[in-house]
Amino acid sequence: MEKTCTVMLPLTMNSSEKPQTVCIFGTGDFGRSLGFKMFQCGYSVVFGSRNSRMSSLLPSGAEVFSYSEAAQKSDIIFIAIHREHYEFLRELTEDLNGKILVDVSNNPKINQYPESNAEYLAQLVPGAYVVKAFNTISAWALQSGALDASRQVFVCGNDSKAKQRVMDIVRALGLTPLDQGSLKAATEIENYPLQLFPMWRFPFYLSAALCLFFFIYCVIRDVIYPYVIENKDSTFRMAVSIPNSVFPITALTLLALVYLPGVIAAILQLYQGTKYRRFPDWLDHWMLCRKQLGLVALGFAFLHAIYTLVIPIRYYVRWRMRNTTLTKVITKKDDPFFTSTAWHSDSYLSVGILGFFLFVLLGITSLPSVSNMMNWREFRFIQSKLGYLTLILCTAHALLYGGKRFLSPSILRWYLPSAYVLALIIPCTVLVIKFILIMPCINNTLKRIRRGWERDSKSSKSALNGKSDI
Ligand SMILES: Cc1cc2nc3c(=O)[nH]c(=O)nc-3n(C[C@H](O)[C@H](O)[C@H](O)COP(=O)(O)OP(=O)(O)OC[C@H]3O[C@@H](n4cnc5c(N)ncnc54)[C@H](O)[C@@H]3O)c2cc1C
Ligand SMILES: NC(=O)C1=CN([C@@H]2O[C@H](COP(=O)(O)OP(=O)(O)OC[C@H]3O[C@@H](n4cnc5c(N)ncnc54)[C@H](OP(=O)(O)O)[C@@H]3O)[C@@H](O)[C@H]2O)C=CC1
Ligand code: HEM
Ligand SMILES: [Fe+3]
Repeated sequence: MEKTCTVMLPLTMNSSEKPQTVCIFGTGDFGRSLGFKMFQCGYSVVFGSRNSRMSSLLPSGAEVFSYSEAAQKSDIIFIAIHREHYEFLRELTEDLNGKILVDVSNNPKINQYPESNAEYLAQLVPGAYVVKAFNTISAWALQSGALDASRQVFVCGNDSKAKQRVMDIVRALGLTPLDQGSLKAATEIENYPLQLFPMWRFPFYLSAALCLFFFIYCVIRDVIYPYVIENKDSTFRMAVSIPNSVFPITALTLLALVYLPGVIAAILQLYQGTKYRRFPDWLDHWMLCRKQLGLVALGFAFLHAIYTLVIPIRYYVRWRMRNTTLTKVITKKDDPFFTSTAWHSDSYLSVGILGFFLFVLLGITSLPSVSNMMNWREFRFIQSKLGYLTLILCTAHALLYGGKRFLSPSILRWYLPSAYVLALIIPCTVLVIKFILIMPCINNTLKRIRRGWERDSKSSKSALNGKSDI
């Protein structure tokens, strides 16, 4: 990263106070960016380098020394060097004794070494206080003000005073420190920037599996069946018709799966009679992925809306309309208007559009900039109450679309019902269970459990008995 020398005035330097001196080992990308930022925030910066000449790439007020000289200038040293080159620090153990060493390093791969880089540094320089920090902030974000990047800096270390000093610096740079505990947490902190969308993995694989299953199901029903039975080539359906079944079905199933863990959790709490027993791991994990599941579902709903827009301009649809009209003209048959059919068509479309609108609203409120403007109750109202309304509308849309044909045996092909019939199983199950759960007698027990009441514990009863009559 090229950075020409810019003369910057420290922002927080108080003329009466001597600026605190910090030392940075390494004049690479990260060392330079950190140096610029610290200098700007009022620190006096010295660099340790293999080449102790001043360079125009460094902040103009900084000084450059050899590693051992630089170490003596400050009691806090940022090690902006890759782990593979740490070995030379062993020779500096005397200079580094009693100093705070901040390990900012990352590795190219997860769990690349048996111990974390910070623990390795602590082994190399046993007399120093090692603190892990800054590894999740990129050199670029440090320099560009981190407005569009994360401001969180995870910090861990065994010495609480050393950790506190580093956290103060983090704050002074306009970033947010998050104390993660002892140096044992360093492995997790180092793995963090290497993870590829961890919360999105489950929703991604699940939606891919659902799409594949329903695609094959629809191909069997809509392409292979007509070919075998009538020798009709319907392969063109794989371009628009089938995706326009698969995508909304996936969207509806994923939406139902966002609300299913909540009802499972409620059933577990009712069954166990307490909220203090841990949920199984799979349920915890599922609950944590709900936002991502919901947003993937929204993506599929968008695809459905776009595919629906092109229905009238499809060649097959225009051909069918022309053909029907011609047949009516030739056979001189009238085409009566059925109000019930118009109602059916308009109602399922209208319910779909309203469902889509609320779906988008859920998506908008999950943007941090929007959710930060809401209090907890407003957020829960939209995500939970309006979320269920979205599920009701989308389920009603698919049910109304099926209409009278819904469970008629004539739609079975090789005993297989239409795909949307299968797609309705999970949403309807969730809605029925939720309906049972909100019955006053069950809901009241659930509310008490969530306030801390336990069915089997006398102590908790007496604790709550102060104001209730359990
Ligand atoms: C497009 C879209 C975007 C989404 N964005 C987000 C998002 O940004 N953030 C997000 O979190 N979710 C998001 N979701 C997921 C979903 O809307 C929320 O998780 C929603 O709150 C789930 O509602 P719920 O009623 O099922 O669950 P909750 O209200 O969370 O309740 C679930 C279960 O948690 C337990 N519980 C609830 N309250 C308590 C309590 N006080 N004490 C003990 N246990 C309790 C109960 O067992 C309950 O049954 C999104 C969904 C969609 C479709
Ligand atoms: N770049 C980034 O965005 C981020 C980097 N980090 C971490 O910061 C550390 C530095 O990264 P970065 O600045 O990008 O890397 P660079 O390769 O740009 O810089 C590393 C610096 O280490 C010094 N060094 C000391 N000994 C050696 C040696 N034997 N061989 C080579 N270099 C040596 C060099 O400084 P000199 O020539 O002055 O001796 C060199 O400039 C790494 O641990 C990295 O994981 C963490 C978060 C983000
Ligand atoms: C802009 C809003 C929407 C419109 C205009 C719309 C329109 C339609 C239309 C025209 C069909 C029939 C498709 C066909 O004939 O093949 C359909 C089917 C369907 N829609 Fe929607 N829809 C909307 C939103 C949604 C949403 C938000 C969901 C659920 C998440 C959804 C779920 C379904 C399902 C499951 C089917 C049945 C698919 C099949 O098996 O063919 N729709 N919709
Ligand atoms: Fe996950």
